[in-house]
Amino acid sequence: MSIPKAELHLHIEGTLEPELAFALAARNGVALPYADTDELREAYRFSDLQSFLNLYYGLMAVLRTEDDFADLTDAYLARAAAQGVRHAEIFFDPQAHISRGVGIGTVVAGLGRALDRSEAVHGVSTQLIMCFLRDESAESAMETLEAAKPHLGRIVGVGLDSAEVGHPPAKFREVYEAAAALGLRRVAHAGEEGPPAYITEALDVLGAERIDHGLRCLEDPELVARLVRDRVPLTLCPLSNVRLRAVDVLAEHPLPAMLDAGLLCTVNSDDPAYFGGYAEDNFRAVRAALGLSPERLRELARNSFLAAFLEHDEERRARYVAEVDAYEFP
Ligand code: HPA
Ligand SMILES: [Zn+2]
Repeated sequence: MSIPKAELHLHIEGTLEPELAFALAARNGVALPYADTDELREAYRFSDLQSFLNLYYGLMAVLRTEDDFADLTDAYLARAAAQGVRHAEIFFDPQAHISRGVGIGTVVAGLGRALDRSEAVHGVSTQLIMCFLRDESAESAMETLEAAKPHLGRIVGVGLDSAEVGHPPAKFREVYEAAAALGLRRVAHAGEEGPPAYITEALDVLGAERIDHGLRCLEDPELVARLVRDRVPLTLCPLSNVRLRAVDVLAEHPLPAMLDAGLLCTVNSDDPAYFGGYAEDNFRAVRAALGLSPERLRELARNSFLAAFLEHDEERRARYVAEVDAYEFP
């Protein structure tokens, strides 16, 4: 049995496994530029974030109907549950679908169908966070928020993802203000490839409550002190960082230094179909490569529930934390 944990940094489109991609391609009559799943897997050699994003957006061509999004999400939840995930806050990229003629209503209805039965079927509670693509315009982000308005009953917050460098958080000041006014929670990718100043800007200008990745905060001691003082959660993704070359090898990942500095770190899978592992795979990999003690792993699992957007159900949070504290490592 795996330690109970929350997954707070997970792009649902990044859970599209090659087998499902080919099945959906056949179902929808979409031609893929790969002969088979082996050839597709061969393409999973990334040199940086952009080289991954090119494939990630390309493969989304197979996601067309409500059923496709429901099947994708069901498959993720089954895998997550098997890896000890008790609560998942799931990102999706509406613009990447709207631009292909798939409306946000179709996407949210499909995702929602799987999420509605998740607790009963998989024992996983869920929330949905819509991300803006930062390499698209601020106007496009605002239009996307507008398009999401009929669906806000299903969406707990907004995030910011895609190509980071050259697209600082401040570009999205207005749309984050509008999201806050609608009562949405705010998170943002920052400091994955971009500089620590982007993390500071995400906090100051966007009002981000969690920082996705945040890896490069260590380059700015004042920022680290602030993140520690304000208990700002960081949603780290160790296997992603290796695959996208943010760190050379897992043994050199700064997670132990970040924990030692007192940062509120969590461990997540980001795009598990592409990066070689789901939530517990990431926990096991950092345990093996970085020699983290069981108590450090317990701290990471506990942090994941402390950082979750569970303010509406503190009883549930307390129950999850109690499960972490009671967990016995094999
Ligand atoms: O790791 C990521 N970084 C930025 N954008 C993304 N979109 C999917 N995964 C990622
Ligand atoms: Zn991400």
